[in-house]
Amino acid sequence: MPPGEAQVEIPDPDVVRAVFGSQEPVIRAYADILATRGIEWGLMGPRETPRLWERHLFNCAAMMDLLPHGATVADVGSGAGLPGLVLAIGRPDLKVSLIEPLQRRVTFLQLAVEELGLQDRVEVLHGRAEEFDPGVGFDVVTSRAVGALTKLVGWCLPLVRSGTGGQILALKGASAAAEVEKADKELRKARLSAEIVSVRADARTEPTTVVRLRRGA
Ligand SMILES: C[S@@+](CC[C@H](N)C(=O)[O-])C[C@H]1O[C@@H](n2cnc3c(N)ncnc32)[C@H](O)[C@@H]1O
Repeated sequence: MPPGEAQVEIPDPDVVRAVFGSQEPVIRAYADILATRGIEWGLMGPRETPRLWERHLFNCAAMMDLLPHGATVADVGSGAGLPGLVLAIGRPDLKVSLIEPLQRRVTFLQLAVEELGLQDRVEVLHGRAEEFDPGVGFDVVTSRAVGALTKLVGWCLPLVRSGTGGQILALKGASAAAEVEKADKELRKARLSAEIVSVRADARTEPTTVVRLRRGA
């Protein structure tokens, strides 16, 4: 399907307003970028646009309430900016670093950050998560559709600041419980406690499941 013919989901405006409040114009601008350049550059399949809001934007926004006020956030394997850009848009109190190893995706993210006017508090880091020296570390490390928990623990944990309060939030959907069980050895070794949380952006949007990992287990 040529990009121009892609059908874009039209979301309920009341829901968009309820979830994103005053940031509604910014999330709508990001949705446009995903549905145009995202498809042209091959970061989004044309089949994704009819479910862009429900499957991607609201799905990622469901994590928003799990993040502490003013947190520093690293989004590992950000791709086209999911969930990192959605969180940055919906929560203007956050400072967000988007970590992505593929150059094409990094360029896409840099353009999007600039066009959305987020450059004061969103940076794009080019590389694999395990290549970065996080310095003091991030309050929260997020990830969606990047790898199984068995691998994510090793990639994300070094990025989380030490001490209490630091956490990893992995958007997992239906596989959450099975993945936690499978990663039991890695979680014990890293002394991480796992909690499975069901969240939704709004009562009118689909629920999704997040695995929350915290130090000190
Ligand atoms: C399936 S895409 C998911 C993108 C986005 N998170 C989403 O939900 O649409 C996986 C992304 O993870 C990135 N990735 C894979 N291994 C990685 C690693 N070790 N560190 C950081 N990013 C990684 C890939 O380049 C790709 O952009």
